[in-house]
Amino acid sequence: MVECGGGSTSQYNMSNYVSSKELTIIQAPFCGGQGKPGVEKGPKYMLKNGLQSQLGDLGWTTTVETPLDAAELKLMMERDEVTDQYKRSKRPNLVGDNTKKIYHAVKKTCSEGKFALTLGGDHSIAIGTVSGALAQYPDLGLLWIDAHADINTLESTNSGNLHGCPVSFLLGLNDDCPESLKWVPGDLKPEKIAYIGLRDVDDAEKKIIKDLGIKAFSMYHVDKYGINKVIEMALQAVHPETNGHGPIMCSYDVDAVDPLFVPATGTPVRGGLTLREALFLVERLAETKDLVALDIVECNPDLAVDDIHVSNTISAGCAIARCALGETLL
Ligand SMILES: NC(=[NH2+])NCCC[C@H](N)C(=O)O
Ligand SMILES: [Mn+2]
Ligand SMILES: [Mn+2]
Repeated sequence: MVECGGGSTSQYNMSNYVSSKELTIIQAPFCGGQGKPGVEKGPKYMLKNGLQSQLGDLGWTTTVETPLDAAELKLMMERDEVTDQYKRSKRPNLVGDNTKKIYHAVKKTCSEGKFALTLGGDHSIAIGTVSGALAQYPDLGLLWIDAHADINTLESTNSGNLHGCPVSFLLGLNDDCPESLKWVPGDLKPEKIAYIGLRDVDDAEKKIIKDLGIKAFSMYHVDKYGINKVIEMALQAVHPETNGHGPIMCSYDVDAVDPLFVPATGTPVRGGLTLREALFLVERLAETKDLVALDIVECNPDLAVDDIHVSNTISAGCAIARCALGETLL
């Protein structure tokens, strides 16, 4: 059956969870979860591109929050490079302290009945964002949109980059971890996650996904079933008892999108989502009215070869936010 929008715009103004089109943009200019400087510039670039007023045009009242201290972060990145290590992981204390601040910002936003839009930063920030949303919505379903699974543990990571590990922390798979990461509740259930867009998953990660029975839709599945069907299956997977309905958070790594459209990112992998698939995905989530929080991570303007690469990447990031917040459904 083909669904179409209702006559009035107000139909899409109502969310099942967010009380009054209010949202907080949480800036998370954090790069300590990986080694390439520049990803901390994501929030600034997206805001400079006009994101706040664009969301205002869609009827959202927005406030901007900055829970991290950029100057302090810069100092710590330099200082902690060598001393801040645990097992194979790099900068666990920096990641632990900063994700905790992000956690409190997202938790507060959600508890006020507002939509939490977090702009990264690298993907390690999702340790904070997802934990924050989960504190308010215990039956939260998490859609992880990414070329990568980001489910390495402190034991399994080859790179030592914690942006490759946030899901393992959310699931509580790192019992033995530094004090600074012990705040993470780690109470997300494996059956509440679905991946979309995977195409570069480490062997150890494949084993974890298989052992825990996590639903993973790779690019193979996107090609085989089409993006619409994949989204339906993902929603069903995380909310099976309520026919796919229930609070949803989307943690969107822009490297899920093909580097043809999003070139300025730290770990690009060819063969990704087309720009339309990438936007349809969030348009469909907006249509469910169940979306309560969104992360947009891994835009790194410093990795662009020219200005077109910067503007393609940043405008794709902003378009993902707008589509998730109702732009194309009006
Ligand atoms: N958020 C990302 N871009 N993650 C890339 C992770 C790559 C690799 N699996 C690692 O553990 O290092
Ligand atoms: Mn990725
Ligand atoms: Mn990622």
